[in-house]
Amino acid sequence: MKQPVRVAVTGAAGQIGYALLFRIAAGEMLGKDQPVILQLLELPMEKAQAALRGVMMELEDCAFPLLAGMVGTDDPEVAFKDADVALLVGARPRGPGMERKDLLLENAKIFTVQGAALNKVASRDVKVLVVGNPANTNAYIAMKSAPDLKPANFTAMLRLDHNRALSQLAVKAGVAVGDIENLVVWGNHSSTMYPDYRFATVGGASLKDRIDDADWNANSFIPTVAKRGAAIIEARGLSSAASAANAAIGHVRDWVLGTNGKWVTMGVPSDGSYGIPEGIIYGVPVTTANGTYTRVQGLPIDEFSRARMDKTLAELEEERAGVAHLL
Ligand SMILES: NC(=O)C1=CN([C@@H]2O[C@H](COP(=O)(O)OP(=O)(O)OC[C@H]3O[C@@H](n4cnc5c(N)ncnc54)[C@H](O)[C@@H]3O)[C@@H](O)[C@H]2O)C=CC1
Ligand SMILES: O=C([O-])CC(=O)C(=O)O
Repeated sequence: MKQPVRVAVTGAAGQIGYALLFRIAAGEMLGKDQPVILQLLELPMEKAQAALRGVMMELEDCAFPLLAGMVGTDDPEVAFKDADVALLVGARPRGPGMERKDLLLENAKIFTVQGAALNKVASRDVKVLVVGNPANTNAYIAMKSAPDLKPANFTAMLRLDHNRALSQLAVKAGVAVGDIENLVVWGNHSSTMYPDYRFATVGGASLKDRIDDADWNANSFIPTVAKRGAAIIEARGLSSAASAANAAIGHVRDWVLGTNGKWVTMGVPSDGSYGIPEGIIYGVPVTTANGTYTRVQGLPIDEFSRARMDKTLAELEEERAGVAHLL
């Protein structure tokens, strides 16, 4: 039997938490042979703590063989103690008519506190995924608040955007979603993101050549993916939860277990490539192996792409300036 992995989840009693924890405990994130200890954080309010107790009772009632232990707490230093993986989900979601960056100041302070707590008590190799919005800038805040941890271990979730783009492409081209490779969503998890299918292939052949529709790309594909979160809020009255949880599981699973050369999109601190200033948390294509990710480098960036990549960068720089006083 393997040693249990400690997985911290914040906002554990929220809607994403409810769609996420049971799948982690079932082994869908770290493997069907990997025991886990769930370390669950919720707000220090009776309603949130009661809801968390209820979720933990349900986890118990599933009798998951891989669930080796559980901690429920309102103290980030308890939740993050020795954590190997930290999923930072807890934050306010947006409602109809809002942009994700409208949450910035309200949610930012959560990530200074949690970054500092991770810095103090988490495993020195903790893999952090920020889901709470605005995810890229919150990941930046957490990274800057944890100076003793490796910046590369702070990531933001663009996997939901990547998955959304895959599904749109599959429908348009009449191909199986699982057969599409080499897709990327550049930049911010916001309406400025740039889903880029120029390199995508199916069975080794170019998907862009197969679709061959610049008008669809600019006026349907890109805006549909970029505005999908808002469309879900409009339809459900609540933001995406099951698909967000699914994306978080995919992000961490691939980071830990590897992609076998397949590209996935992760929001990671820039190394300066593609003209993105170092440190900005930006969606890029990566492959993963042995618990580390490697950027796909050297892709050609045409004028159309440059303009979109610069626009989403400008928004991230604006968000960073907006939280500079907290760091
Ligand atoms: N990156 C992405 O692709 C996506 C991000 N999101 C974001 O994820 C976040 C969570 O969404 P939902 O689960 O739907 O929201 P929710 O409101 O259902 O749950 C959030 C939970 O976090 C808790 N919480 C708030 N502050 C906390 C703190 N400081 N420490 C611990 N727990 C705290 C709340 O009590 C609540 O139970 C939102 O910011 C949402 O916008 C949602 C979908 C996709
Ligand atoms: O749109 C939102 O606010 C929730 C989210 O991040 C998404 O569904 O992509």
